Amino acid sequence: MPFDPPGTGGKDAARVMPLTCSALHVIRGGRAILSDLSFNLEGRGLTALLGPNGAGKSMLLRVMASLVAPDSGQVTWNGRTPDRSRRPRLGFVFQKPILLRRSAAANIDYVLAALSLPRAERKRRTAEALERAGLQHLAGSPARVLSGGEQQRLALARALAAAPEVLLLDEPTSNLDPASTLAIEQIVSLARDQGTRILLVTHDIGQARRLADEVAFLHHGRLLERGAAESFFENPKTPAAQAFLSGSIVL
Ligand SMILES: Nc1ncnc2c1ncn2[C@@H]1O[C@H](COP(=O)(O)OP(=O)(O)OP(=O)(O)O)[C@@H](O)[C@H]1O
Repeated sequence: MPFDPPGTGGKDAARVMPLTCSALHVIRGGRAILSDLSFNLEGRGLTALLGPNGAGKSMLLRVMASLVAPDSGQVTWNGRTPDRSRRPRLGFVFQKPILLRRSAAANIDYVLAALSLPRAERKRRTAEALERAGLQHLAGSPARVLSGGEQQRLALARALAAAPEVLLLDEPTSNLDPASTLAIEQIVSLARDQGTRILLVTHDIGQARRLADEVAFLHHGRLLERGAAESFFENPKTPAAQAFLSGSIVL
């Protein structure tokens, strides 16, 4: 697959292929984790996926990334089922960064090598990714000695170095202090502005307000609301979303 970094402008919006989930059902232990869930991602911007603990947010991300197969329903990428030969350019950053036991730079180089990029291009892209994450001074350090915030910045830089069309972020700042959270938010904002389509799971309502263009609200494995962020926060339509935003127990 040729390397094709995201750029800016309307032309790029058209390049982002729609990722569509249709009528997903995921059953575990006889219980519906996702229930008749249809959801799509296309165009530009950042969608915050909100909902109480256990709503099914992480499961939805895993199904979208083909890490979990749904019991029924399907995920398509530009109308086709993703397979090995037509892997979508999709990045995933988890709550706890999953890094290789090698240097920070080598962690990034690893994903670029998997894209079959020439060595010189990999070197340039790795330096650029480390700089974007403010980690250039730690390029040669083993990833495991980095602080939690640095590790998460590295995980994000590594995901972005592969120029994903869609970036899935599962509570990327839940273990981080405010300064590290801000650093991650700045990187995420820049990626969004440069055309990466982002789906962010977060329990940090302030973060969702700062970053989201739109909000999707999940409850008991169902998509209850989806709309512009401002109208969701000012005027949530369902009782469950109202309770969630007011900090009440959501039934
Ligand atoms: N492999 C599994 N087997 C059984 N139950 C599972 C499995 N994976 C997830 N679940 C259950 O599915 C529900 C949804 O989990 P999920 O992690 O998607 O929720 P979430 O919305 O991301 O929650 P949180 O905000 O707490 O991270 C939970 O009740 C969880 O216990």
